[in-house]
Amino acid sequence: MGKIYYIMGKSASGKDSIFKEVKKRMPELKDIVLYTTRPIRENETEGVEYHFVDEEFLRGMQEKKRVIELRSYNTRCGIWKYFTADDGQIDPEKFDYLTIGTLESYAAMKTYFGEEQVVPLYVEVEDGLRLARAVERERSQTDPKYAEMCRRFLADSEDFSEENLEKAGIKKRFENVEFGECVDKICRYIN
Ligand SMILES: Nc1ncnc2c1ncn2[C@@H]1O[C@H](COP(=O)(O)OP(=O)(O)OP(=O)(O)O)[C@@H](O)[C@H]1O
Repeated sequence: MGKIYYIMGKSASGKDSIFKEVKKRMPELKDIVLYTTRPIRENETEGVEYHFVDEEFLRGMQEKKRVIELRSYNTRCGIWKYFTADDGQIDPEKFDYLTIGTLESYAAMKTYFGEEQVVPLYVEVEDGLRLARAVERERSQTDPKYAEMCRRFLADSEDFSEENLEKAGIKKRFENVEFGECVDKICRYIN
């Protein structure tokens, strides 16, 4: 039986970097490509970053009860939805998967696939260090969005409160101070 390894953590805790490095070391782990109703960006490819779909497609999937979890974001460009769908790409009986999500989507995945099939990989970084990394990352952008960065930093302390972590059943934590060490620990845990 396979597992769905589910990376979670606050903003700038290193989820994306860890995801890429673990995938490099364990290429047998499959991706779960999410769906989004946001328009495709120039440097993106359909089916790689996301499946880019419209509201009608989403409604169809909802009618067929294929939507496992959905998040809506009220952006300046309208409401964008991101969702995981049971479209046949996920077969945890046969394969192992690695993906990134939120505490809410993790809970929904557990409800859908069963608690024993979804394994949480919670990544943690001390707040001061994490904020410094977030600022550094933002500063390297051509158009840094510091206000948005601060909003996410504050929202995260509520979203990932100790109470919510406990409710979600997160016990094990992977500290991401030294990157290679953290990835080593995660790979050993998966194996
Ligand atoms: N162990 C580490 N040491 C130093 N820098 C790190 C480490 N891990 C990640 N970083 C850096 O911290 C920044 C945040 O990492 P990353 O983008 O992977 O986080 P994330 O959790 O995916 O963030 P978000 O949820 O905000 O997209 C990046 O610039 C990354 O290069």
